[in-house]
Amino acid sequence: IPTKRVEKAVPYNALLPNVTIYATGGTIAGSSSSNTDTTGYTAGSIGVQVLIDAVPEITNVSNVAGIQVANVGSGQLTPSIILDLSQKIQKSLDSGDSGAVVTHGTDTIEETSFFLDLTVNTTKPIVCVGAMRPATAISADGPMNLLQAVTLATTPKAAARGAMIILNDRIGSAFYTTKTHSNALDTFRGGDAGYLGLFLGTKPKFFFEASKATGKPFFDVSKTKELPKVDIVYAYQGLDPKAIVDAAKNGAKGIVIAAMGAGSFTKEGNAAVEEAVAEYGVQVVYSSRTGGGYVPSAGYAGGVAGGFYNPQKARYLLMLAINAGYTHEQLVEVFAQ
Ligand SMILES: NC(=O)C[C@H](N)C(=O)O
Repeated sequence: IPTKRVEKAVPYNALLPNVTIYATGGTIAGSSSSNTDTTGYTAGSIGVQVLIDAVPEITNVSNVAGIQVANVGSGQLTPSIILDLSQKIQKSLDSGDSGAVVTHGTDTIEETSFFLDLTVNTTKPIVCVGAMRPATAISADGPMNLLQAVTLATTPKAAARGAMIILNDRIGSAFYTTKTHSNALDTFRGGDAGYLGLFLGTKPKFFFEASKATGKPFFDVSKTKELPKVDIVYAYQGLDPKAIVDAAKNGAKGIVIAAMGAGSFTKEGNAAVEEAVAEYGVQVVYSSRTGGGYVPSAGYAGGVAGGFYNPQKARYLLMLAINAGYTHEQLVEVFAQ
């Protein structure tokens, strides 16, 4: 993974705060030969310096430096890239940056931002930003989103709110925000938790004073080199329960079930979970495929109830908790928040 800081976008202005933009690709860096193409474009094809140069207004609010962490559709990102990103952001914030911006594909931005939220020890703003239309499209949303993201990363009132996701003028907490629509600009929502605030042009307006998500844990990954494997098994009528034991056999230390409703699962599935727990010592979290709500209990008594965490967030939480050596009882507690 390249770590070189690219050229600063502007001559350094000592009166302005410093922000590093970590670019990973996505639609915000996507391009197409047609300016009406918003579906068949190539994600992750424009470099970070081009993204910065396209929004000269950024230079009025911050000295920005860009780091190209990756340049891919966000489905191609992996836990090891995100672990490395977390460690890099920790270093740049510790060495004086006012905030950090991550440009990212929207498909998995909620996973990355959740991971950063749980692993970067800071009160400074970490702002993850994407776009739903590629940079080459008419009415591309990326440039304004990027300007708002950099602005947010330099805003004192944005401190101590955890990592955030900004898109479509909305400011969401990384902890609760999820992608809810495959195509539309208003795809990011915080479910029952709502938004933290919104942008009026380039002015952020927060609905509440800074606060921390209830029960949000912190994990020190400064010395972590590799994260344990955690898989997700999606529940459906007639599921072959072999998928669960196979995941454990293939080295998963944890499994998240994207269960039905408030955590219900098939009888055969629960029996397979029992077998995987007994034979392989995996930790199994029952989350829900519904996209909202709370899972209060696990289908098998030796499992863990997933609480408010959707499957993709539960996966990173389980990965980090296993990495930190959590006992089964500690897992039950952290998911119950
Ligand atoms: N809107 C987007 O960014 C979607 C894109 N496929 C990605 O996640 O990389």
